[in-house]
Amino acid sequence: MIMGLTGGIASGKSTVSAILAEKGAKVVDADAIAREVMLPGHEVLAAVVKYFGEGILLPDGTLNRNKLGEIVFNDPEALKALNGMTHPAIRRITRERMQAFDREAPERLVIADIPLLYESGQEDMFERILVVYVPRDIQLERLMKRNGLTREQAEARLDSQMDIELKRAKADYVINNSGDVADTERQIAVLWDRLGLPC
Ligand SMILES: CC(C)(COP(=O)(O)OP(=O)(O)OC[C@H]1O[C@@H](n2cnc3c(N)ncnc32)[C@H](O)[C@@H]1O)[C@@H](O)C(=O)NCCC(=O)NCCS
Ligand SMILES: Nc1ncnc2c1ncn2[C@@H]1O[C@H](COP(=O)(O)OP(=O)(O)OP(=O)(O)O)[C@@H](O)[C@H]1O
Repeated sequence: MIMGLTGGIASGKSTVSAILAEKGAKVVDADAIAREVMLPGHEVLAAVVKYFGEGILLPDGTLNRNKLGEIVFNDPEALKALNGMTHPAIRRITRERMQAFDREAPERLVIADIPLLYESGQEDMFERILVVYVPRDIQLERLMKRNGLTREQAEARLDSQMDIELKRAKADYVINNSGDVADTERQIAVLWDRLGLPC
């Protein structure tokens, strides 16, 4: 069984994916793939550097993620250009890996953890979609704490994504991650049983 997993930035997608992996799910992480295609030598990074200039690279030739983030999360046109250069490769690799996992073991749950699943129009790729939800204020607090961002920087990132309330409304299943992790684990256990997955 393949299931799309999404949410908002810092809503807890990685936290929930890790708990599902502990229970036996195979997880394809689109954020990790996005990092792979932005490594030195990859044609995607070359295209991004051609567009944004060498100034987005660190002296060792790797991507200055904070610098590119500051540019694109404050400039919708720049973000659109970055997405156009990165999303086709991320989507292709994500699809290849999740279909390979599903072929290997169709009885297992395959999770495609895709932060921009709805924004990038990938919902038709999944029969079932799980949204990891937290209210915006908790999302902001956790993002600021984890990334050391100001409120303005955190809000700019949130505002570049679909409203998490809309994602919750569109979901087939919702994990409310606004409590402690133990509460999230309990909700995942209930969902795992509801899906009839092997313990
Ligand atoms: C802009 C970049 C360099 C910022 O890097 P940084 O290390 O600060 O963030 P990281 O990559 O860990 O992403 C953290 C979160 O930011 C959000 N985010 C990332 N890219 C985008 C985007 N294009 N639009 C909206 N939100 C985004 C997601 O919620 C993601 O989980 C990086 O996010 C990037 O290359 N983004 C473009 C590729 C992409 O769209 N990735 C999302 C995969 S679905
Ligand atoms: N239930 C929780 N209670 C408290 N803190 C949490 C909880 N779940 C996640 N966190 C923390 O909130 C932050 C965001 O969680 P996580 O990285 O799992 O979100 P994410 O959706 O994967 O983020 P991103 O969109 O950046 O990939 C992390 O610092 C994590 O440790």
